[in-house]
Amino acid sequence: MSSIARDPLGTDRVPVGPGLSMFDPMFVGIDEFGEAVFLDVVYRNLLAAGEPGGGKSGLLNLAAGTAALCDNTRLVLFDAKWVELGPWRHIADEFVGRDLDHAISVLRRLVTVADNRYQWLLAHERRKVNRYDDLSVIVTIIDELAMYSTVLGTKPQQEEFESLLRGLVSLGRACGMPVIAATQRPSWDIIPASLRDLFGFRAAFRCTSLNSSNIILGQGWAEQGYNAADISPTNQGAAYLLAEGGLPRRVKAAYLSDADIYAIADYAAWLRRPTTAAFDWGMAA
Ligand SMILES: Nc1ncnc2c1ncn2[C@@H]1O[C@H](COP(=O)(O)OP(=O)(O)OP(=O)(O)O)[C@@H](O)[C@H]1O
Repeated sequence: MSSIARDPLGTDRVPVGPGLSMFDPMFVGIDEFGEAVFLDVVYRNLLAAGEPGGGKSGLLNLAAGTAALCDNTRLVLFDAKWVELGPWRHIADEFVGRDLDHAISVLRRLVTVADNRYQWLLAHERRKVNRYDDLSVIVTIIDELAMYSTVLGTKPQQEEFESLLRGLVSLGRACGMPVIAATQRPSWDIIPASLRDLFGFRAAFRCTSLNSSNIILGQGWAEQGYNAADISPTNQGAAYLLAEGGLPRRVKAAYLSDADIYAIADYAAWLRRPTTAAFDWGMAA
């Protein structure tokens, strides 16, 4: 399976609207040849990292917007700054702000759901869920990982957060629970290799050093020319995108303005409104 998928329709059309599924490739932007770039994010996870202002939140909002418009897809959001993912809070199952206890309890619940899904898979003699299962995709999006793992709360709480996150990131891939996370601190204490390597997709936005770029993409890529420190500070939204097993690819993420984000969030809330169709059609009795 191609890890950075082409448009399944064979054109440059971007699928939107009702009927869209998280099992469809997610549009993220264009590559240096102007080709549309899509990610099969549901069976992998996505990590975005780079210096402040590089465009990570833009990518996270793109993912949130896609998830918001997808059928049978639920959102769980962590945003210690409130405003980055805040526009989606009304349609999220959970929105976690600057509260590490809340973050831990939500992660515990997610890991329990993942465990239950594996029991379900075992009982059905399967190894992963697919679009035809009647299971929702639960997309967890975390903006600024470092706030939860190094800034808020106490050391034991931070360690518990990290270990639960590691559990979710490793379990979620096969059971329809992808994690999309961002950090502006690409350092080993925030993204140890053992956690980083659980993310099948990694996007290195502009970094301040070759070392930071390698921490995101993997040791040795910068020396081979894939160095996010070479991205111009004025080229926000540009990143090296690595899919496991592939070569990093230079991309420019699509960008949603604040007005776009709020408009999509409103539309998604309308799509997700509780339906009274059964009553409208006189079928309730
Ligand atoms: N894909 C993009 N195309 C064009 N401009 C972009 C793009 N992404 C981001 N920008 C510009 O860069 C600014 C900062 O982007 P963003 O908030 O996503 O960065 P960030 O890396 O998340 O920063 P921080 O770590 O401080 O949250 C945006 O306000 C926007 O003006």
